[in-house]
Amino acid sequence: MALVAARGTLLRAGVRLGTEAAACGRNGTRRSASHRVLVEPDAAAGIATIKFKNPPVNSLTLEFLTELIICLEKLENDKTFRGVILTSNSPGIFSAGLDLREMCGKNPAHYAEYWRAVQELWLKLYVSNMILVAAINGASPAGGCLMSLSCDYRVLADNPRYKVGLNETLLGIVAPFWFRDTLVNTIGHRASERALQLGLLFPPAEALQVGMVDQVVPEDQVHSTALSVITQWLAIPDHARQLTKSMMRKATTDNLIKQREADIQNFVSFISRDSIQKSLQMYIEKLKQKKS
Ligand SMILES: CCCCCCCC/C=C\C/C=C/C(=O)SCCNC(=O)CCNC(=O)[C@H](O)C(C)(C)COP(=O)(O)OP(=O)(O)OC[C@H]1O[C@@H](n2cnc3c(N)ncnc32)[C@H](O)[C@@H]1OP(=O)(O)O
Repeated sequence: MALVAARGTLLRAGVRLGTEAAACGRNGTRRSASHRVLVEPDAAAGIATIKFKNPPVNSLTLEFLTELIICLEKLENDKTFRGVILTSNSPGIFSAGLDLREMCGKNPAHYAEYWRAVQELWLKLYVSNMILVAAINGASPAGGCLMSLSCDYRVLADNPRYKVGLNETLLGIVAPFWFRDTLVNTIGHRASERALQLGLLFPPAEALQVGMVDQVVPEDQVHSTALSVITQWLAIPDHARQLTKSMMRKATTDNLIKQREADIQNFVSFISRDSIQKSLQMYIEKLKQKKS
């Protein structure tokens, strides 16, 4: 069902399914037919590396979200792969989070389609049967941070510019309840309350201290560390690990699933407000001015 909806979006976006599907092939060579998601499969190891490639900042546009969702679904259904590393093809930026332009100046139907895709990506990541490790090789605010929080383990490159956190309040918007729940499940209630209200973006040492990430390593060791973590996790029998993961996380995803349509309606009416549109436009303007 979700795959069908996502494919509908891709077709509307003009992406050819035949070539996109090839991006998740498993014969050990890099397939890059998908525009925005590179997959490097290592079938012998049972591991695939997904590299985000949506310049300039890997923001989660509808097309990028859709390609990611389809890619994850294909890997999930291919029993060859038991572990996935998520990383950026452009070191320096892991992901700038939700694409601000998808949430600005569009119509309610677009906002609804966009939000459904954001929900879908989170659902795919949070209760994936695969072992997911985020190799965070760049800045990762808001939706970018959510992707890594949805993994099983996070390795962050030790660079003070690579901040992670849910900074929504700084944009004048509110992290939805399932972003909050994902954070609370990771760092606990009190730390989340402070981080969410203040929109904190944590540099590596603080991110490690508060538990937003599991390890901070030199930049050139992020991928190798992620690989060695995944190798350790692969030693655990899948059925036992998967049932345990489900036991820990399913209540959180069920909570969204049971009110998914209401959550979409909330998002559409919230994001359509004039005051919210103005805040987002001002934020985009601020990003532009930072450059000049
Ligand atoms: C009552 C309850 C109701 C509930 C309703 C729920 C509503 C909640 C809604 C949404 C949740 C939102 C989640 C999000 O993820 S919002 C996005 C948050 N992201 C950010 O704040 C990141 C902003 N970007 C940056 O900080 C920086 O760009 C950077 C650190 C990622 C990279 O810095 P740098 O390398 O210096 O690049 P530039 O800043 O120069 O940017 C280049 C280029 O990219 C554009 N850009 C940056 N971020 C985004 C983005 N998120 N979306 C779209 N475009 C982005 C930037 O504007 C520049 O563009 P250009 O000027 O045209 O070149």
